[in-house]
Amino acid sequence: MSRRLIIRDSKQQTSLWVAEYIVRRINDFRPSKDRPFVLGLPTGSSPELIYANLVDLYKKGRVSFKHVVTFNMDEYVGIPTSHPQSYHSFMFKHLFQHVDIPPSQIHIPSLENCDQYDDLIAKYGGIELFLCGVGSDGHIAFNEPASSLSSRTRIKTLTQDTIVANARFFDGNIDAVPKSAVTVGVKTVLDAREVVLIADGRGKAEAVKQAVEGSIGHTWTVTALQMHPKFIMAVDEAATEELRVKTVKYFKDIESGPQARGYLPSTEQAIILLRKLLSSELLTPDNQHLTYDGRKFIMLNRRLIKQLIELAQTKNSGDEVQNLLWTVKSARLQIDIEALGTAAVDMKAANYKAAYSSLYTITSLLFQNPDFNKLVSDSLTITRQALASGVSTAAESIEQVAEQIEPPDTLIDSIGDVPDSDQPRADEEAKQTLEEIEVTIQKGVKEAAKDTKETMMEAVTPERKAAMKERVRQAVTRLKGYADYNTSVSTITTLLKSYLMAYSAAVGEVVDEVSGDVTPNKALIESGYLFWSFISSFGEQRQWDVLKERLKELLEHRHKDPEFENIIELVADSLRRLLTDPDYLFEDEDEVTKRYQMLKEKLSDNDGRSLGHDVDAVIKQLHKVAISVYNDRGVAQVKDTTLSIMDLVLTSSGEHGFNMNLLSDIGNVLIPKALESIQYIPIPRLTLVSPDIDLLLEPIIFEPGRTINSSSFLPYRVSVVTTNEMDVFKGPNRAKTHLSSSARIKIEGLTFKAEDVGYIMKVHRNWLVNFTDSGIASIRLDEEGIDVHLDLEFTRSSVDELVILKGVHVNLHTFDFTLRRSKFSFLAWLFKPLVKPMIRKLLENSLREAIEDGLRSLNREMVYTRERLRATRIANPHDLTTFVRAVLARWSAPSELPVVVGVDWRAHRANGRAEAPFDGEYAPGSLVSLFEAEAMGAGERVEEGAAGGWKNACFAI
Ligand SMILES: N[C@@H]1[C@@H](O)[C@H](O)[C@@H](COP(=O)(O)O)O[C@@H]1O
Repeated sequence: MSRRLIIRDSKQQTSLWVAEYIVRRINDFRPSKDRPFVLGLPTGSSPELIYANLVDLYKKGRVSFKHVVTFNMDEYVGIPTSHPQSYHSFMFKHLFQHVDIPPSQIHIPSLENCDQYDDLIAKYGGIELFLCGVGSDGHIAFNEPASSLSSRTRIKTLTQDTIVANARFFDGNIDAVPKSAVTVGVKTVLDAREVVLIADGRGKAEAVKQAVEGSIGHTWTVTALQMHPKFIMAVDEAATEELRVKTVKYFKDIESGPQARGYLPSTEQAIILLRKLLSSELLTPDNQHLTYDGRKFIMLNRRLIKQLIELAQTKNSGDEVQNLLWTVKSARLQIDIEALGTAAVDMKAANYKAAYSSLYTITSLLFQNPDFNKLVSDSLTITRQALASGVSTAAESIEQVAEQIEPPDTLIDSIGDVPDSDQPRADEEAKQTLEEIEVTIQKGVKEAAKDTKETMMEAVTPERKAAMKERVRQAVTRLKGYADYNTSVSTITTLLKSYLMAYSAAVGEVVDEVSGDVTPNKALIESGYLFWSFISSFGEQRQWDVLKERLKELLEHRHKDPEFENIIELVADSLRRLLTDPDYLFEDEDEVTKRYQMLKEKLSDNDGRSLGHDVDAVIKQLHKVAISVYNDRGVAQVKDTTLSIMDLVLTSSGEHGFNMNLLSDIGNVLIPKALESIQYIPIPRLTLVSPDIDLLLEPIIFEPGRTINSSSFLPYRVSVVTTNEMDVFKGPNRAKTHLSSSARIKIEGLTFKAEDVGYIMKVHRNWLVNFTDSGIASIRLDEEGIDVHLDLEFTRSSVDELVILKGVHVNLHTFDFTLRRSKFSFLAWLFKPLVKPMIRKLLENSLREAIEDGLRSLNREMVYTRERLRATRIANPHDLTTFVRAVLARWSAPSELPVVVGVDWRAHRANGRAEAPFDGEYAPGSLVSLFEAEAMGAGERVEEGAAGGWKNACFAI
């Protein structure tokens, strides 16, 4: 479901957009003789340019009308079809005679077919897309003001306004304009599966305003389209002149990119945001209120931001990363359908959600769980080593892994340079190089095992083997506690298999060659492309070129080596078994060795190069690429600055392990400054419910009101008094002590105002007053604002509460509002004194409850963090990263991607009354109803995985 308002600068641009849209819809529909695309069409000056564009697109071969069936919306009565101003003539002149539509598929209403017109449409399965114009009085087709909204095709007498308007087509002769017409009804249009309405010019501005912001009614028949689930209005700038600035801005925002819930800023948007941050007061370079460390901190942060901007500009100017993430996401969804369903163990309920959540689990395991991290990297090293032909048993691999975890420098150094790819290599040379690599690997293994290949098995000391086994076992046992562990392992196996398959397709030139048989997953190949183009902008180009060569060599095996797929299966399978059954590598040693050995023998091909060699060459080269990336100037700068910041932050000037100067700067200067810079808090929908009065406000934008120091929301005074008490009781055997700390916080002068808030108010106090009102309000507090007094107690003994709220008191000094569009405006003198105390009480109560609720969730978060720290046994108050990680762990991805449409707090406390008193109701000017429609549309786009779907206007300033 979606409603869109497309705004373009000129009629030309709007018309082109609409024509392109229709062409896309026809082509996506893939019409056939038996399943034609049914198109509803208008006449008038508005669609002329659209038809010209359609003809143009047809001539360019972009669209065919062979399987399109058309139904026109209206026709004059009383002039012959051959009349130059008949809609017949119009349609042939502007469209039909230029395109390949068979005449039998064209329908135009007439006195003859009028009664059967709707049935005829139904016979074709209904109209797929109805293109509509609109009269300046808001009529659609000839459904003049006061037409029934449930009307169908019929004869209508034209209003004088329409006759006058249409006289321009009859040489200005009003008498020549027919007085009646056959027209489809409003319901006929509403029945179409999609409606696209076009309007241009100042003359249509009022009609557009009614269509978008007005309420549904028969006076402006166009408003009926608000009920349509799929309704697009395409207008030019001039036609928006009567719309509220807010509305125009809103629609422009959501249409400014292929909007969807991908939620990534484009590089351009990110840079703008970073620049804005740079120029914000918070980061003023010479803030004299700060300590020396504080200024240094600001300076370093400024430097970091500038470096990030530069990095984004040089490495990601084409949004490569965002596109990559997006395609990978689509790729995952496809894996779910195409591979996961068949490959995954125990995935009976395989669907989007399962795939998403298990991928989420993997990511969180990978990011948050050191065991898993280590395990995966160990197992990858193991399988990798098992593939290298210099090593033939899993046990040897383990031995090497033990070394690889802390690789001796000599091993890396001894690998030597891989020859430059530019020079054509003679076979002999190639062989020699490969032999060298083999020798090197062997040397490494030998060094590790300190013996020859034959004695290597013996060199794997039982202690080492046992230690390794224990480590893997422990990790797996711990991880098995995770509910999703098995699913995650299946997913990771499938992913790995698919990635390995597509891995070889990462090199641009060969994609086409292999895309047919490597994998059915297009998005995955696309990710390969994108990944390559992004990643290769880092580091040394030369290393990337060599890597490309190596990948090509590896790829050759696809064609020469029938075992290519088997080996990938084997790798993936080993990984899965390793992750689920740590004994696999040890107890099945013989079997594993046999399998690898067999494959190894099969793998050698004619020129003596084995797949194992090539896999290893790729991996070695990747390592070099990684080093060159790490040393990339841009990356190195960012890295250095980050390290300097960390150094500064963690300078232990005290025993706290944290820079205390900085801590006091943050508390005294930076946080207040940040708060001061908040000038608006927008809340799309706020519902306040009490026994006396229910209030719906939407959208409400709080801004600083009249304040004591006329600056921000900041209260003018905050006082905190803490008390520590110690009681000592003398017991029969020993003395007992009880410690308690508490705080009394007084916040005074919290103040705000809010202008132009749409509201619905339901007063149900008692038999005396009982009414509903809606309109637009402005709300103000005086400069004394709101006082909040809190009594808190801190405890260490309670299991589920760390902060106990002993008491809360909220006092709203003076509060005032003005109403517009209210039924009761004229009774303001009576109305205000009646309602004001009720609203005041409502606000005070709501605020108090919000504080109670806030504290409750704060407690929950703190307890959770504490437990998490305890459970992981990594709690260390001096270790900032651990703490941050534990806190971040709570920011789990919601199972449903949410679009926040409102803050409906308190609704459930409505004293046993209806759960949500404003369900399905919207205040005047509500953006929430638009958001909701938009959210559903965005959902569709996410499911479609449309290209560029990650873009989102919410990042635009
Ligand atoms: N019956 C037609 C309508 O279908 C059309 O939408 C309207 C606006 O025409 P124009 O696009 O020329 O402004 O005019 C006529 O009344």
